[in-house]
Amino acid sequence: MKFFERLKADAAPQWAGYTRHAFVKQLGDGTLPLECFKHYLVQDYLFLIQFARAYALAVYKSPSLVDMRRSLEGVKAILDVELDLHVELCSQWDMQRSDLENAPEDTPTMAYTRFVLDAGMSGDLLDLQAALAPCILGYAEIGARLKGEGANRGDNPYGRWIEEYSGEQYQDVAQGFADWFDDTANQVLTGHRYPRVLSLFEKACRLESDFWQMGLNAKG
Ligand SMILES: Cc1ncc(CN)c(N)n1
Repeated sequence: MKFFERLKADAAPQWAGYTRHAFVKQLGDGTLPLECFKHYLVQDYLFLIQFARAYALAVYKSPSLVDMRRSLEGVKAILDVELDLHVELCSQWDMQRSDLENAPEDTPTMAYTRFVLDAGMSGDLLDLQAALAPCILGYAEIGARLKGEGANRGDNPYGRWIEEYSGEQYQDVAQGFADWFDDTANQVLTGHRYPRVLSLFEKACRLESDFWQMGLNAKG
């Protein structure tokens, strides 16, 4: 069993709370109020900037050149691809890149991103990967599931978002991350360490749920 599958099974309630959140359901059926999506997307832009820093920290925490290159893939996927999706989606509401960059961070954005950065600062590469994993692997699972349910249909206002996360490029990056996470666990995981790694994974899932909830709470 892949290491990620083991964590997912042991953190089943937290994983379900994140990947089956009401925000995700409403994205899929197209009923999510636009103001909720907009607030989420602006915050997600700010979130991704901090996540790019977390992948850069993974470069620093990498014990080998191979790990450094794999960390760098994460930095590039955010800076060269994912942030551009947000700029593209926000441009339809006349929001420019600078508007996104200058928006104030909401509390759940700060809580989640600083948690991940701290997990990496105070731990090793495996700790950092455990805190990063729900982000990249959860969205891959959500995107694929929503597409499988036909939620990317033309009349869904959130179809473009679903296309992005179910698309080959994102799915490949996620698969690469899962393989890398597995390799690190095979190299350094001990039975003694597992509870701490699981706890980091569970906390990141809870912070993902709070992030969706922040979007829902934006409804006036
Ligand atoms: C909060 C959050 N979690 C995950 C992802 C997918 N990289 C994201 N864009 N935003």
